[in-house]
Amino acid sequence: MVVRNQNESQQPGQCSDGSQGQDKEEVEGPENRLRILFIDAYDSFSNNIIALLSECLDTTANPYSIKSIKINDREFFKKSRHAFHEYLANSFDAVVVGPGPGNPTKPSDVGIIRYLWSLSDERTLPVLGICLGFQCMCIAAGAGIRHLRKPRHGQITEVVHSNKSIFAGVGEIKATQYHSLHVGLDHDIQIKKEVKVNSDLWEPSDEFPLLEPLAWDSSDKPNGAVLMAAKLRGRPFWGVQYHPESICTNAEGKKIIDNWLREAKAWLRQNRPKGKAQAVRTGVSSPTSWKRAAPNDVSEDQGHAKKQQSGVDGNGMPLHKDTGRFSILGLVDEKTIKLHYYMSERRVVVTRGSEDDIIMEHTEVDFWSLLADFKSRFVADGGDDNVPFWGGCFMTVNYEACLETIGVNATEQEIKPRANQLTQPDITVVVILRSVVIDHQYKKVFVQSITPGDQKWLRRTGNKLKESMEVSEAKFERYYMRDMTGGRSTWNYGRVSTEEPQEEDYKGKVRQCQAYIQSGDSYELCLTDQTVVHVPQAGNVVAKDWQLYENLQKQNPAPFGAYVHLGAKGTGLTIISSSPERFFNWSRSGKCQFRPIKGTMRKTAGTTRRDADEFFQSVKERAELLMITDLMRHDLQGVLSDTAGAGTVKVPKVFHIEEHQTVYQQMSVITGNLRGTGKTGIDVLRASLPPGSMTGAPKKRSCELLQQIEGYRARGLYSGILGHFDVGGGGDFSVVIRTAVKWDEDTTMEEPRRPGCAPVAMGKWRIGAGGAVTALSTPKDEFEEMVVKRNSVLHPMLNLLQ
Ligand SMILES: C=C(O[C@@H]1C=C(C(=O)O)C=C[C@H]1O)C(=O)O
Ligand SMILES: NC(=O)CC[C@H](N)C(=O)O
Repeated sequence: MVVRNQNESQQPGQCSDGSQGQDKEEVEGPENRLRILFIDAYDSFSNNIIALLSECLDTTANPYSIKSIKINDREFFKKSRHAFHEYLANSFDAVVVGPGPGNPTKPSDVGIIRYLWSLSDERTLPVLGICLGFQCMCIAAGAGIRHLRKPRHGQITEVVHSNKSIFAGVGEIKATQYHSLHVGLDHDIQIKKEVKVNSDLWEPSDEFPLLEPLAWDSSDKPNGAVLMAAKLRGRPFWGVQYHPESICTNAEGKKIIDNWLREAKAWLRQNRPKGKAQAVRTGVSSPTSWKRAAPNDVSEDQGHAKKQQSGVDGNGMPLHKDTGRFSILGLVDEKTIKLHYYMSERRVVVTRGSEDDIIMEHTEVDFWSLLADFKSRFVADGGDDNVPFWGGCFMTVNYEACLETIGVNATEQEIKPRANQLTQPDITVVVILRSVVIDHQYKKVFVQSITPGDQKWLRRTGNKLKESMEVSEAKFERYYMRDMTGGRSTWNYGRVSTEEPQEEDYKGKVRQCQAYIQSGDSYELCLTDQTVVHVPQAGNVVAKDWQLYENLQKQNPAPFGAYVHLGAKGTGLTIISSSPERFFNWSRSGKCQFRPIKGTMRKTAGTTRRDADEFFQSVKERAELLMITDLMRHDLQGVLSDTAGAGTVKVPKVFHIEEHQTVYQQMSVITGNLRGTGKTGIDVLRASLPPGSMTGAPKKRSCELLQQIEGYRARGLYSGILGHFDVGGGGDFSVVIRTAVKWDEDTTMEEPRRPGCAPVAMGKWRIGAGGAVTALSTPKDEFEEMVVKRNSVLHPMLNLLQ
């Protein structure tokens, strides 16, 4: 539920129609509030619509409230139309029906929306339908629903309109569309009869005299004329097919919200008897803290610090200044506390050191509440503000645990059992008391501990690091963690083999995705598959794995590189990652950002930045990113919309191109501010999983479809998130892509090739890869894109292994 309230104390201001304070008398609720119900069809743009409504309402004199309920709201879905009508009459003055996946003729896709159109005259109230909501309104008036020849997801076109009703005074509209279906009116312009005068466009068709067209889009020949907006005659119902709230719809396209509010209020003034019900309020609470400790910087080495640099150039400077400035090492030892969450039993196990040393265990817990509580007690201040991590927690969340947060849980029989599902946790949190942070830009090393009285370790580590640096006079160079590799630079890995996705199979899955997009069930689906590399586990496995990571960093440097080794019985896990994608980051002062990537261009010899600029001009690539950008705005709005942070959601960068070792990627930045909202970065994380760039839109339906298309195989850590949050209040998480993951318990014994020899322990590195499928994709290109991304990890591994 999302509620946005405005204080009654707000000063009267200018109304959207230019009149001073006149709206004051228009409002009907007992508190003189305009009470709006938003019906959410599980879309990934709903919160953007609510934010736009709030923005428009903020410029009027009236207090207001917006309440959001789902199409299958338990109160009404199973009960009756009558109960819903009662509820509307008692509690609301107007309704906005949102967009969503599926087909408006299918009861399960529209739920209670279908009750709306049969409101009695006395109870009727103004309605605005958007996309799916608009289609529902039109079929209630008898119109048909057709499939577009070419679906229009994330595409922006010019729309012609009547300049009347909710389009009065509106200029040239550039409208973002997200639909596969459209309304068939059998209007002359749709059945290719000549339309003699322009005004004929705005006359209802003979078949559907109640539906008055207000806007058309004829920009695409195969689709013909597509109805973009209409008004239901005799009722205060309006609707638009395009998405006024999208970041790429122009200001004129958004004006219809102001106009609808004006029309709705005018209608209420004339028709509505005084309302009776109370508006809804929400409260916000502030986090509390009890522990304070000061991190210590003991070693600052100007000019010669070195480490496993994550995406730095030959001079040790970050390749990606905005994101790749720091390397962070969290140290794990025999006292380290870890939290493991096992989704199947909702069990949290807290261990110290070895996994046998269980210090706490709970079942049936809500992991995220437990984490929020834990985090709120684990705070410190007084560290250097330029250092993003003072100590705190490292955390990984696998894709299945992300799905749990949005209620997508395939049944147990459907999920192909992961090896040792009960021993591999879905979420791992590691408490990091001692850490080393390297600032590549200013060439400083920070050795830190948040354990009081840890001076001895700080001194020893600082000295050891200084010693282990291979210093060349003026340069910032690499150094190796000698104790891990034992100084070896080549290893014999023995026999190595791979299992890879098959081209025809993958292309078939791309086609399945496109069938769902064609039917209106999804706008974009991020299809993925898995490659497994079998590697013998002999000798100093940790040192060998470290070297795989070093080599990956050398051959495919990335700003969110990560090496993780959590060695323990059952939960032994190694991750080598070269992710280019930040999921979510928040600073200690509350500034936060998403940085989704969508759109991939392979680099070949001679590819230039100019080629990339040209490539990313394409409608397909832009549409892919636009959808995810709008989705992430929605995710962030969802947390901030009932707080003072609501107006802070911005998109400072969109369609921005980033260069990486093997690919160019297109990305955007979505920012907000948590300060003063009572919300934390963890609240946003929980509300925004799984990362939209790994699911597609709308998120929930797309995830359900992907589980089925991908054969219910768990994605595991791939597609999940990995990162840290610190005791000072900040955090940073990447999307787990371009990453290989190995669980100790996934190791199997294989028969020796030569008789008489001992069986070989084979470990499995799993590398996920995929890409966004839209109506404009081709199966061949999608397969190639998946292979390019996969190879950015697989090739550096095989180069060393074979
Ligand atoms: C799915 C992957 O990447 C995701 C999909 C992208 C795309 O569709 O262009 C780009 C970056 C990631 O968000 C992957 O790397 O495996
Ligand atoms: N954005 C939407 O509401 C989409 C509506 C419908 N599922 C379609 O594809 O046409």
